Amino acid sequence: MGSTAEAEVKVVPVVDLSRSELLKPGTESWVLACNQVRHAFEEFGCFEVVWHDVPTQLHNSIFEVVDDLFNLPLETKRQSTSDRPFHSYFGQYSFIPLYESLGIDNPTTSEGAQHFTDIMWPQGNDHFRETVYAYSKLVEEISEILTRMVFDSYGVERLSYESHAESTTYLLRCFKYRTRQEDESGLGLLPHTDRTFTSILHQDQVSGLQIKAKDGQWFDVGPSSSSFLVLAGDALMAWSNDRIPSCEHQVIMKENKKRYSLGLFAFNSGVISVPKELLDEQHPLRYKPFNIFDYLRFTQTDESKKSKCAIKAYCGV
Ligand SMILES: O=C(O)CCC(=O)C(=O)O
Ligand SMILES: [Fe+2]
Repeated sequence: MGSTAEAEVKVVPVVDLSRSELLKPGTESWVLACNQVRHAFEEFGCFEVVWHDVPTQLHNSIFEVVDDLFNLPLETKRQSTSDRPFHSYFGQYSFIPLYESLGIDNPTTSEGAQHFTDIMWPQGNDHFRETVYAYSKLVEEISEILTRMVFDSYGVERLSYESHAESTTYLLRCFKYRTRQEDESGLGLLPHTDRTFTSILHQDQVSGLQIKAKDGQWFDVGPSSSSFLVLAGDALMAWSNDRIPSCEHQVIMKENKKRYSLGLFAFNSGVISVPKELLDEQHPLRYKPFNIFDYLRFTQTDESKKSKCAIKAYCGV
């Protein structure tokens, strides 16, 4: 269980990519940024990235359309929107009563954005579809550049990055935490690591997200309209052969206000394996090659639930 005690005041590392248009692979500034990204991932499993162009209008309109989405009737939200595990509606759980979430599969493709919109609004909702698509494309760009930086910083060959990038697929999860009733606690979401390669979170105005540092202390990470929080998921931990820890986080609602947050989750339809550049005598192989969607299925089993670390139980050597 997560602690509701006062979280320590600490800050996650900040990587400023606000002039990323000047960052060309191979240049000095690129190498510097790669090192910052790698260091932040290795030390914290997460960091804040400042991005050059987050139009205020897009920031406002994405949270407006997310509000419209959660205001739909429960039976509409509960309709299945994807065949992939953990990609549809979650909510109405007695142990986390404030939490509700919906996943939009392939939101960075016009077909994906259209498919989800058609299920939620059979009569059509162009504004929702266009806003989700525009927002997801923006965050996809951040995700792609950061992933390339991670591959580059470990000296992993270009072909390997390219094949990883080609088989990357995204899920946009929208999170809502309702206000609590008098007898309810502020627990929003239990401590967990994401089953993703990376997750890029963007919170609306209400805080609640907490990250666990290496020393075991929880600390708050507040919302910001011009930056994003990047978390390493279990698949990145395995890919990096444990150099990058997956980031443990939870949600504790301190303000009694409705909270919205978004997460662009990066998955991969291919096989993920530790690159040869990360293996030597001091660093023997710790994970067998795996497919992330098979891993998601495994996390639903008793074997996974009983294990201390699901990814190690699934494909650890
Ligand atoms: O609410 C948030 O900001 C994060 C939610 C989250 O961590 C998750 O659903 O995996
Ligand atoms: Fe999460």
